[in-house]
Amino acid sequence: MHYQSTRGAAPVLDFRGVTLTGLASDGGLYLPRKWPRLSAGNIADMRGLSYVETAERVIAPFVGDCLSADELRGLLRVAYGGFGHAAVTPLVQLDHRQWLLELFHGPTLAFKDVALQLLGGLFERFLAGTTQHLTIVGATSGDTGSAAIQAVAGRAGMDIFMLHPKGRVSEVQRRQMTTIQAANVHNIAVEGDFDDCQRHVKAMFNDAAFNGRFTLSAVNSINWARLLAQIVYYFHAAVRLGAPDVRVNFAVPTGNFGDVFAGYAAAKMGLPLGRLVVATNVNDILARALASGDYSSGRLVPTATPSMDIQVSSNFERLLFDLHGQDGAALAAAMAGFEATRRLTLSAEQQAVAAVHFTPFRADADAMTAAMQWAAQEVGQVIDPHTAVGLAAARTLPLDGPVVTLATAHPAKFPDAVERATGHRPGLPARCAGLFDRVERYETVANDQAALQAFIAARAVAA
Ligand SMILES: Cc1ncc(COP(=O)(O)O)c(C=O)c1O
Ligand SMILES: N[C@@H](CCOP(=O)(O)O)C(=O)O
Repeated sequence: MHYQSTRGAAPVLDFRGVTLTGLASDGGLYLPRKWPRLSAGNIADMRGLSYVETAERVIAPFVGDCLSADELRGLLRVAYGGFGHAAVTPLVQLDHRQWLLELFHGPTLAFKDVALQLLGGLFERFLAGTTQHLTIVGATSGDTGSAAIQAVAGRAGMDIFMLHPKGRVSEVQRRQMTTIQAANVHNIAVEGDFDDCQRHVKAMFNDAAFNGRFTLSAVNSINWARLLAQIVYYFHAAVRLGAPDVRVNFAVPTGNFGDVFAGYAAAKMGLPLGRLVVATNVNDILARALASGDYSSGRLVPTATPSMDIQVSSNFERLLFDLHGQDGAALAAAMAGFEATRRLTLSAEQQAVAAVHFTPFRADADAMTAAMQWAAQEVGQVIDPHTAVGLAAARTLPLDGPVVTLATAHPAKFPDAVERATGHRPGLPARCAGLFDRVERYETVANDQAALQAFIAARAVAA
């Protein structure tokens, strides 16, 4: 299996290479050169499989000869063995046509654990027997940071530098990052917003001198392995609801377009799906792009769904690659235009191609609150505000067939917003006990590329 950059000019890599690399050297994102396909028979054969067994079948075609079947199975068992629910990602029925797919049973209570628990193991496996030392740089609006830190804390051969926007993550999210005392964890509170953090991280990858001094690696969804792990739960949930004979719709709370791109990847692998609903909050660049072709980023508005307060969505480039006929040079020119003007227009033809799979939806604060209230009052489910953005779409849009809303975070990660909407203050599960008693450790750094790079360079291990 080989991976190519969306901008066409970076070296082609195998699975090991693509896992250890962040952004491609031409500024693009890696994608499989050829998508593996599963037949309807292969998908029907997944009925009754456990999560780990499903993951083996979905992931194996992507790893080539970089891992043996036994190694992959071992990594998957370790990654999901610590989840707080035996089903790993249980489906909860809400009414005759709606389900929640609970993705928050991992150690940090968000869907990011599903991918990052595996990625931590992959890093360790691919570094074993080498002298390489990874300098992982990441940007987070709260959930990626906590899940990534949890996944790599204390592992040999790697340091993690995680940038979060100061004062813009929930207290639970911040403490999940800053109370980890492992020496290889470096938390940086940036005096800016998430888009600033993400821009700085991408600039570090694009700075050849800086990148050359360290072995930079990524835990954000620019890393292909992140998305690969997320494809699994689309298969697992759809099969439980009747796929390949039934077309299941998925409503996906969206920010960086990673989670919903994993659903699109499942469709490219042959999973018959209904609609993939791209549900955004009022920071709605993605909903606008898909509804009217207007991919232009405006001013970021802080909301009760801070993890989705994003204006420049990394993984949209992976879809744009297909919308540009997989022409890397054409996409590189389009992205250069976007980076200069913060504006890109999709043609009518490109919009039509995207519309084959995606339905856009924008939920404002009232719609999000109404969804949380409906879930609490009508079906006795307390949900987090991000999940509520997805559920608002699931309840509003005319969708044929079963609808699964991805429950991307545990409500206890955002207790204030949940309490405001429902009057109920969710408590943390027992496995998170003590979070509020531990000492926090982080440094505040200016919203400045040079200052951030100097901070990291002073602490990172040279290549
Ligand atoms: C709780 C939660 N829901 C939804 C999202 C959006 O997911 P994505 O960025 O993959 O679109 C995020 C952040 O990524 C998140 O943390
Ligand atoms: N919402 C995210 C933002 C980063 O997204 P990623 O999926 O690219 O890592 C977060 O929680 O940090």
